[in-house]
Amino acid sequence: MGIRVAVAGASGYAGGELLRLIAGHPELDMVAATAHRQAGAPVTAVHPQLVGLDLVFAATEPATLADADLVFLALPHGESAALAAALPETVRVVDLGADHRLRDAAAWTRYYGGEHAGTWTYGLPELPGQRAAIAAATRVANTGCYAVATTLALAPLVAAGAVDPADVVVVAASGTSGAGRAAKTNLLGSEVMGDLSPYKVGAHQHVPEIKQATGATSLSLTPVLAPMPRGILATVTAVPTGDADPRAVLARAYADAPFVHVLPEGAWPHTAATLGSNSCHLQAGVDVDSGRLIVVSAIDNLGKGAAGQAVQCANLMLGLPETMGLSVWGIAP
Ligand SMILES: NC(=O)C1=CN([C@@H]2O[C@H](COP(=O)(O)OP(=O)(O)OC[C@H]3O[C@@H](n4cnc5c(N)ncnc54)[C@H](OP(=O)(O)O)[C@@H]3O)[C@@H](O)[C@H]2O)C=CC1
Ligand SMILES: CC(=O)N[C@@H](CCC(=O)OP(=O)(O)O)C(=O)O
Repeated sequence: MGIRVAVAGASGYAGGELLRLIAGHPELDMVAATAHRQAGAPVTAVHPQLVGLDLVFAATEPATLADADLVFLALPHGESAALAAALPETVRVVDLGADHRLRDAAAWTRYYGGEHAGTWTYGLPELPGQRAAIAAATRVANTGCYAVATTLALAPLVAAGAVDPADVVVVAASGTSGAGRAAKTNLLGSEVMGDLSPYKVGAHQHVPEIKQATGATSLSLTPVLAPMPRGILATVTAVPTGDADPRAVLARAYADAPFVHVLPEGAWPHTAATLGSNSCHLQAGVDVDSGRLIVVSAIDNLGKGAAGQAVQCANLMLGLPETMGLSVWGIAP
């Protein structure tokens, strides 16, 4: 028997991707997969891609999860805190939701509503010092999907003093799985196919998370829903403060990061190249007219944006190689 793990919210999109990664992980053994409305259903009835995984969704109860060494929570916002508090301190927890990401309680209430549950170690290993912090933590708050794509593009430039932190603009397109399995109203194929539409304009919940993670002080984020199941392409622009080469700054920052790839000069990220992987692809340049620095970032929102990132954090928390059970390479076409 390897390390015992459980997934709460396993019937959702992020939960399904976690089950897939755990099933292929050499050291992790699944001891429970829980659901809400789907409790009692076979896993393969909800996730047919997991053919052969002979498990039935249990109800989401602390007693079902408490027996694991590590629990992944892939629940709607506001549902993680009470469940995590009911688990023994000895059980490590990675929360894929937003409940424990922000230090600013007022910002949490403004964007998510309700009372802030507290702040856990932020689950982005590529930030300076964060790999060691995650390895030492028993509770880790996994990143938001737009937040990880944007933060990986921006944080080294702010840290190097290469851009003005008070003038950052992000436009980011996401595949529909980013909204979760429960989202139906505007995601029916007939309405999404052949369409690009902005949403949460001027008030996206990942803005305070990105500011906290990067040190940006003013940031505009416009999300766009794209007619594809997976992937995020974030275009980040900022005003340079000097003549630092943005690509060189990023290449230095991620020289030892196994999942963050600064592409060869002239190659720009494609979401399709990251699908099924835990990778983030980056490229940087300068806008010849405005002089703004441009960084483009691509991830799989269910990979580096959610389940892959959660497994990377779990590997660190469990003392396993950071890359274990995760792919650097995407599937294509
Ligand atoms: N999708 C993505 O790309 C990303 C998602 N996340 C975060 O991960 C979490 C899960 O997201 P996602 O998988 O997309 O969402 P889904 O809507 O696809 O899945 C939600 C899961 O939570 C369960 N659930 C629903 N309501 C409750 C409840 N009241 N109590 C307990 N369980 C409940 C559902 O069970 P059932 O279906 O059986 O009712 C399902 O298993 C969210 O916090 C999300 O913000 C973070 C980054 C990216
Ligand atoms: C397409 C789409 O709707 N995407 C979601 C992303 C949700 C996500 O990343 O999760 P967290 O809220 O846990 O951070 C959104 O924009 O709200």
